[in-house]
Amino acid sequence: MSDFPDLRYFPIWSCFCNLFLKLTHYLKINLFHILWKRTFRLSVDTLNFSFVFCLEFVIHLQVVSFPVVQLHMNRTAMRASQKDFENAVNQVKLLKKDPGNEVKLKLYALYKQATEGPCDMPKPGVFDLINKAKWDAWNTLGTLPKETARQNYVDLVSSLSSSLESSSQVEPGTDRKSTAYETLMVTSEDGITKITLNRPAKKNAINIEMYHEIMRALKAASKDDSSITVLTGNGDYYSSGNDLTNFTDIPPGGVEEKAKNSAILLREFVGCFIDFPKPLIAMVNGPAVGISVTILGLFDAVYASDRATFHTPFSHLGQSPEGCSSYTFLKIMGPAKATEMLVFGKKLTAGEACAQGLVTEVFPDSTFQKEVWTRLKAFAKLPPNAMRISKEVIRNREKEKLHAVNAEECSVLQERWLSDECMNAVVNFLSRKSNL
Ligand SMILES: CCCCCCCCCC/C=C/CC(=O)SCCNC(=O)CCNC(=O)[C@H](O)C(C)(C)COP(=O)(O)OP(=O)(O)OC[C@H]1O[C@@H](n2cnc3c(N)ncnc32)[C@H](O)[C@@H]1OP(=O)(O)O
Repeated sequence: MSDFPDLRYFPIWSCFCNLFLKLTHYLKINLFHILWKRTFRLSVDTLNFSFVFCLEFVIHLQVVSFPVVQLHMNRTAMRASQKDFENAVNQVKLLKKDPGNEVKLKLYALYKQATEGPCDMPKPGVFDLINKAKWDAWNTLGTLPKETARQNYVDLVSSLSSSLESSSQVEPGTDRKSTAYETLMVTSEDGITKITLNRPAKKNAINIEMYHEIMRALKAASKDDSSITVLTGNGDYYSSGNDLTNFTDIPPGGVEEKAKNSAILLREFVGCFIDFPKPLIAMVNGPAVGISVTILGLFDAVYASDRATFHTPFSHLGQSPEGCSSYTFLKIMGPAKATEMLVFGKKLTAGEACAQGLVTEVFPDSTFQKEVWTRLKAFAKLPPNAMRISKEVIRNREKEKLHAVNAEECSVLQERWLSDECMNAVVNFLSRKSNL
């Protein structure tokens, strides 16, 4: 909505009013002279008047109008800063790289200060780690004015965007393939694209960045010239499943917004496995937990080391099955065995998983790599179009059903993530009270 009167035109109006007043004043006091004096005298008066008027006009412009122009400019700047703030809030949602918990807490605090003012929430309990950290961050801003918080937020996001952009830039001449992923190693040779989960220090837990990178790698693999794609883990674990610190990264919109966005992300993530067009093979090199197990039901073959275990502790975590496992596991192993895994959280050995049809074949850990790669290289020599079409025939019959199951599982989980059962389980893990 535009302001009325518009301050931008104030100096002009003001000068014209001034001119009008001066003119009438001049006419009034000089009426007698205008009527009776000679033309020469009149001209001098007119010159005098013109000079005085111009001087006053300039003084008026400088003294009276300048502060008004300044005022208007300040107001415009403040309006721009509100717009910048909204842009910055949107920019944060689009950040591809995780800026780290410290920065996220800072962003949270500045957002709250900018939108709600000083922290007036009751202090959360000591065990409510996540909310306490957020409360502390907000509270330390004290009585910082909203406008300053808004400006600090905008500055922080802009420094963040430029540092993250520059760190993700690839040096000219370097091999893009090796630098394009932060959480994965992706190689392609002999007709096989290998995607390796690469956070061994965190047991290959899948953080938000890794979800995105796996989707990106799968999309690239579906279009590259390889005939088959392999997923495996670096280090002693295949994957410990969802990175539980994903729960600590709460955006300014709160935990509900986080749960909603996570459900969208999870649906898209699982959707990539449902739709993957080439043979997709898992090389389960070690223990697998949570979502890294459930999506195995969407692979075309699963080879496991005898060190591998398969664990879906959803009830322990206050969660429910995903990855279409509520459908695929029942089909693969029947309801009794699927319930044991998905509801009671029974951990299977590689041998048990193979007996129940989730795993194609188990190998001694000492010969696992060699034996599996021999098989994979032989598969990669088969006619790629025939393999693709055969997969399509098998998968197409199920695709619609799988997408519907995926959507339902995600919407149930969206609610579960907000439950006390889930929150307590996550806090317990993060405060290291329990390992599964
Ligand atoms: C508000 C809604 C937000 C939702 C966002 C989610 C979006 C998508 C969700 C999809 C749903 C998926 C469901 C699941 O995957 S459930 C399974 C989750 N995983 C777990 O519960 C495993 C937890 N980890 C463990 O129990 C143990 O770490 C372990 C795997 C049994 C290994 O134990 P071990 O003693 O050998 O090793 P450490 O515990 O010392 O681990 C070494 C370091 O790795 C870190 N780690 C391991 N696993 C995870 C994990 N899942 N998340 C985060 N971090 C993990 C561990 O903390 C150690 O790190 P440190 O050295 O820095 O302490």
